[in-house]
Amino acid sequence: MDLQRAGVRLQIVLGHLSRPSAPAIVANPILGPASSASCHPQQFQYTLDNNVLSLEQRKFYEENGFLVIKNLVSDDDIQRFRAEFQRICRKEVNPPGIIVMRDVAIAKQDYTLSEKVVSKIQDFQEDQELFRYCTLPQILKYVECFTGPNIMAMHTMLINKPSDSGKKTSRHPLHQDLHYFPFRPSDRIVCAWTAMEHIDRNNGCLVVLPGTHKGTLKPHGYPNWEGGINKMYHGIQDYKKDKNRVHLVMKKGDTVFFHPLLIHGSGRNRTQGFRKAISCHYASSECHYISVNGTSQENIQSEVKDIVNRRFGMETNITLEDIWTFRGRLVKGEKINL
Ligand SMILES: CCCCCCCCCC(=O)SCCNC(=O)CCNC(=O)[C@H](O)C(C)(C)COP(=O)(O)OP(=O)(O)OC[C@H]1O[C@@H](n2cnc3c(N)ncnc32)[C@H](O)[C@@H]1OP(=O)(O)O
Ligand SMILES: Nc1ncnc2c1ncn2[C@@H]1O[C@H](COP(=O)(O)OP(=O)(O)OP(=O)(O)O)[C@@H](O)[C@H]1O
Ligand SMILES: O=C(O)CCC(=O)C(=O)O
Ligand SMILES: [Fe+2]
Ligand SMILES: [Mg+2]
Repeated sequence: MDLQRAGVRLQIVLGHLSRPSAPAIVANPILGPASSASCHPQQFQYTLDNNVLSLEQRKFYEENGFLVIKNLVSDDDIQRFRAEFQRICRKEVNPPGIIVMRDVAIAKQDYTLSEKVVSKIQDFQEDQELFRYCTLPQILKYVECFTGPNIMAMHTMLINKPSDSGKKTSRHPLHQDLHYFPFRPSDRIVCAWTAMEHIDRNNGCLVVLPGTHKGTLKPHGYPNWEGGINKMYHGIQDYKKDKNRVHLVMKKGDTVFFHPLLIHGSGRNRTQGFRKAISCHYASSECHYISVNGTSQENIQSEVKDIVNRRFGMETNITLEDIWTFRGRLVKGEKINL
């Protein structure tokens, strides 16, 4: 077998998405490994060959479906994101496409413009200052280990988890992010989530079920929570309480990278303050759109379409694919399918 064919075969084994014509960045079995972390490429499915992750980090992600990198984003950058978030809450800037969401516990009350009523902003891809987060080289360096070199920022959020009102609506039920995504393959999608302050169980840290990224996408729906549930906060319906949950305690600037099938959520915020995190979901531009008709994702598809139609004030023929195509932004490499 010639070298190029050997490379292509390995790419298939790895689930790597590069086209045969593109140079293969995989360990070459004849010339030796590309890096110390890639001695046994065939055993890896969720990470690509690279010289960024240590073998230990790589194995951790493969086994657990997440990886925390400490101190990845500087205090200065976090301060800038915080300041821009406040400007958006005060409506001093209003970037196109942005969604500002209030907690369901106060959604029907009078409110003033301040960060004290905003639980989350989404779709900040047109806000230069916040979108800088998605392009930080130290984040993209890690993202590439999961997506490969052609990287799209598909979904952006700044979460400002409010102090719980007593109704436990500040919780985010356990879910898999892939439920929201009409593109595949899932192994070439990753979320980067950065703590904007110290986050632990008191203010509602991320909770993960390690290893669940090896399973399949589960059906999601609204949990039957007495106090109410935020719009589109679907949860896994057959959640078993005895599953081994891990609470991720993170310092300001620490960043967790996680697989879109990893089951995760967050607990209630018992403090008086707001708990802030900024995140971006990335995908390889070589991923492709799928139709979710006839799948468990149909329910979220119709909710998303309803919201879009409400925003336009009429029924539209806009598809889920159109919505994602419209929001996705290339941050590195070449735009291919998405
Ligand atoms: C595009 C696909 C999204 C991809 C997600 C990627 C994976 C990440 C996983 C998640 O983050 S899951 C949670 C994602 N959540 C969202 O995407 C919700 C985004 N938020 C919105 O679309 C709007 O904020 C919302 C429709 C909830 C409110 O719209 P408006 O800003 O126009 O608020 P308005 O004050 O006009 O309220 C309209 C109605 O919504 C209600 N409402 C407002 N905030 C709410 C809330 N937080 N929960 C439930 N209902 C809410 C409000 O009471 C009111 O009800 P009524 O019509 O019955 O009067
Ligand atoms: N009984 C439950 N059923 C389903 N999901 C739950 C249940 N309790 C908590 N969760 C979910 O588990 C995740 C972590 O919650 P966690 O237990 O850390 O927070 P909490 O219940 O708010 O606070 P605490 O347990 O510290 O009192 C969240 O996604 C939360 O929504
Ligand atoms: O910040 C959190 O509470 C988790 C949010 C989350 O998992 C999501 O929005 O998909
Ligand atoms: Fe999530
Ligand atoms: Mg609990």
